[in-house]
Amino acid sequence: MLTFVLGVFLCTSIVAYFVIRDTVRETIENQAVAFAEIATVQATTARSVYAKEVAEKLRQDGFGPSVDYAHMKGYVPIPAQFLKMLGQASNTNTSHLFQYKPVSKWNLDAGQGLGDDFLRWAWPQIEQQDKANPDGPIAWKPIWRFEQQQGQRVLRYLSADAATQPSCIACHNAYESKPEIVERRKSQHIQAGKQWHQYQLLGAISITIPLSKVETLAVARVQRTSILIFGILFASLILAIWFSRRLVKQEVSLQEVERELLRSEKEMQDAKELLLAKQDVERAFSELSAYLQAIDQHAIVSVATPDGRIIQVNQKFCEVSGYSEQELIGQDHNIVNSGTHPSSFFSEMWQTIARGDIWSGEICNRTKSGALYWVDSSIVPLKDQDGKIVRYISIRLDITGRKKTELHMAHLANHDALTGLPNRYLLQDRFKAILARCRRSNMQTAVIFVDLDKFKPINDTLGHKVGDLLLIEVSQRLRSGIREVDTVSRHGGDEFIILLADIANIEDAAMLAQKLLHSLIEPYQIMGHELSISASMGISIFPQDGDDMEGLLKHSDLAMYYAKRNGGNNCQFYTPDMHK
Ligand SMILES: Nc1nc2c(ncn2[C@@H]2O[C@H](COP(=O)(O)OP(=O)(O)OP(=O)(O)O)[C@@H](O)[C@H]2O)c(=O)[nH]1
Repeated sequence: MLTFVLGVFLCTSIVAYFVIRDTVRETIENQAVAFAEIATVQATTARSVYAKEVAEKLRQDGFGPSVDYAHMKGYVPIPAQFLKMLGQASNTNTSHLFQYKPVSKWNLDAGQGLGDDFLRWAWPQIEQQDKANPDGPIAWKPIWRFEQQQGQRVLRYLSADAATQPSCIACHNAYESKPEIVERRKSQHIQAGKQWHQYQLLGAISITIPLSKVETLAVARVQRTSILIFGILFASLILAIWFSRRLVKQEVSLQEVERELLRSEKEMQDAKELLLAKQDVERAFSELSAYLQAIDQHAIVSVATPDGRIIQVNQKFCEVSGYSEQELIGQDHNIVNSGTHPSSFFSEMWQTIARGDIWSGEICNRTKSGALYWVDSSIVPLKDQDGKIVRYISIRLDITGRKKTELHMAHLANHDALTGLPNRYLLQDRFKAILARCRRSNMQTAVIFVDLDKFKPINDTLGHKVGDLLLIEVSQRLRSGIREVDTVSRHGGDEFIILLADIANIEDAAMLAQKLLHSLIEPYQIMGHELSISASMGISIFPQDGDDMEGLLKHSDLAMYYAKRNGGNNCQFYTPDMHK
């Protein structure tokens, strides 16, 4: 950049120098031309004054101008000679500042003819102007050029000298008519006998002004001035560059300060954000710690390997399960398996967590002492960066209390409040399950409708409470008289339904009914009373006596009615003719 600026400055300086130098030269040339014009006017004016004030005065006094004035007392040079003398004197007196002399192509003096190239070149151009107006004044234009003379530059200037004064014309014409002049001209092959008219070209004044000295002085001055100016400009430029560099440096340092400020501001902003983030993290960590503490206090937490081996348990796990931490670590969760859930339950759970999903559900576990407890579990698979499961985190809430309540509520909904036997709703479910199984396996099912005989009098005589206790006792005897897979439910009042699943033949049902009749008829000790009661039973068999619950109940009821009509304490199988 600096080199470029200096280069431009140098080129501009050189061009400026030559422009100034040429301008000065041109000015000098113009001045020289103007001076030549002035010198011409001065010379011709001096000649006119001389002709009028000197030559004419002497003529009036009886003397006058004469070419031979040197040998004639009282005579002076003619105006043309005066002009020539004036030129010669000027040349000497002005130390060759300029030279001028009258010239013409008719002049017989060798020094005043067309003696060099310039005069021979310029004279025809002056002569050409002479033809512009043969009878009147002519606006003469000088002819000039610059040329080299002996190694010096000079202005050559030629200005027309027209015939203005009649006395001059008369004198010149008379001079030309002289025989010796005619003779001289002929000998020199110059036109003789020329006669001049007013306004016509009489001769010319040649002026030579040397320029070299002035030009040398001017160029030297220009050089000095240029050097001074260029020095000042160069110094200014260097100063400007120095200042601009300093400014640039200052600007750069300002920019650096600005950048530094921005950086500091950003760092402060970052630090602020970091602080806020740290505060957020601390707050989140604090909240998380609180959550973890809360979870740890209230939840049963364990961590297991992908193959289900326990590697970490919390205190709550130990408290609820009854196992110590040492007993649990290294085991799998089968250690608390209660056997309540089918194997499909755990298969589904393992499938879910093995594919990376969270499994949630309620599990019934067993403590070390054998008690059941319910937990609401969520098992979260923990994955590494590659998505591979590395841990299972189990969080369980002990819901045994709620579960017991739910089970109790469910029990109440499905059991008779007085006897605890399944009620109609549960019987309905059992019916559906057993009938479906029997249909699949072509097995038979027996439905025994039981109605106590003469229960109302007990109620009426001993009170409702005794009646209730008797109903409870009857329920227990019926319950204890059947298999685990069979169902006895209270149908209402003193009526019971017994559902015998999968009987091999109807005799089995008959035998069981007889056994129950004998059981029921045994005396009861209730509130200090020994009571006796019997029952009437009707039996219907699936599938021959009915295809569904309604049909089977209806037909067993009808058969029971027949048993009751038969005196009670007996059992009747349903037969279609009972409808008659
Ligand atoms: N204590 C008590 N009595 C009930 C209950 N539910 C119904 N009963 C009574 O049981 C009796 C049943 O009536 P029935 O079966 O007609 O009377 P029964 O004397 O057994 O008549 P038979 O069956 O023809 O022998 C009614 O008196 C009901 O009030 C109950 O929950 N508790």
